[in-house]
Amino acid sequence: MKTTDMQDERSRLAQALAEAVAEALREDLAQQSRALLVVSGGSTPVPFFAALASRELDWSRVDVTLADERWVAPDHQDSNERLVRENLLVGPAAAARFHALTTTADSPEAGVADISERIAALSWPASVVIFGMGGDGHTASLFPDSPQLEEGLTTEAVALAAHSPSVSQGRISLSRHRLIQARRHFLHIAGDDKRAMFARAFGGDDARELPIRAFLGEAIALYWAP
Ligand SMILES: O=C1O[C@H](COP(=O)(O)O)[C@@H](O)[C@H](O)[C@H]1O
Repeated sequence: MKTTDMQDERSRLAQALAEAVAEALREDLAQQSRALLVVSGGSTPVPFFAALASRELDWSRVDVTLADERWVAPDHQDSNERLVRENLLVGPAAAARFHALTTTADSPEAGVADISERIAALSWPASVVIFGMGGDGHTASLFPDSPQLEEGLTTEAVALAAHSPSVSQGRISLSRHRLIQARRHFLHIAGDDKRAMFARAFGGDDARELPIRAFLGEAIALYWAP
């Protein structure tokens, strides 16, 4: 497939996902005073953020947070918060309230209690969680090789500090328990490698091997493009 065709496909996918998410938020805002949107970081969501940011809805009643974050300053190039601020919280969506998964503490372990308190105070259950997935089957910051994976899959806490030998920075991840409570789940992935990984994950049930499996037992809408 030509690069331009691939970009077109990904852009169409981003528009379709943005419409579905905007509709879900409008639906919930018609029934409740605030709605919570949980997004993922990484490279895949950038066109989706741009597409969603321009949708008309009452963004002033929307809370936005992340499924996971790297323990870096909010202006660091690897910061998911920076990604969201630059690509989603612009245009009409700038009226939404963003809730960060970092503090000024030295480590995710030192910051996780404050973050959990901050995030627990939002209007749960979330209207929407949009998951991403890494090439190793990780989602949020629940990595297959993480010493904290078991905790992430089983704790009833809101969030946890997580590390993985495959990534350099410490992370904060929302727990499976918290993410699974959302009213709607979407999985947004792109590329043949991710499709193959999804097929492998779908064909088994051990979430310790491929953490994305911890969410495939629920209704989850798959948004994939080449
Ligand atoms: O590290 C992360 O990776 C995954 C997938 O990212 P992508 O660049 O392959 O789209 C993402 O879902 C997660 O939030 C992020 O922190």
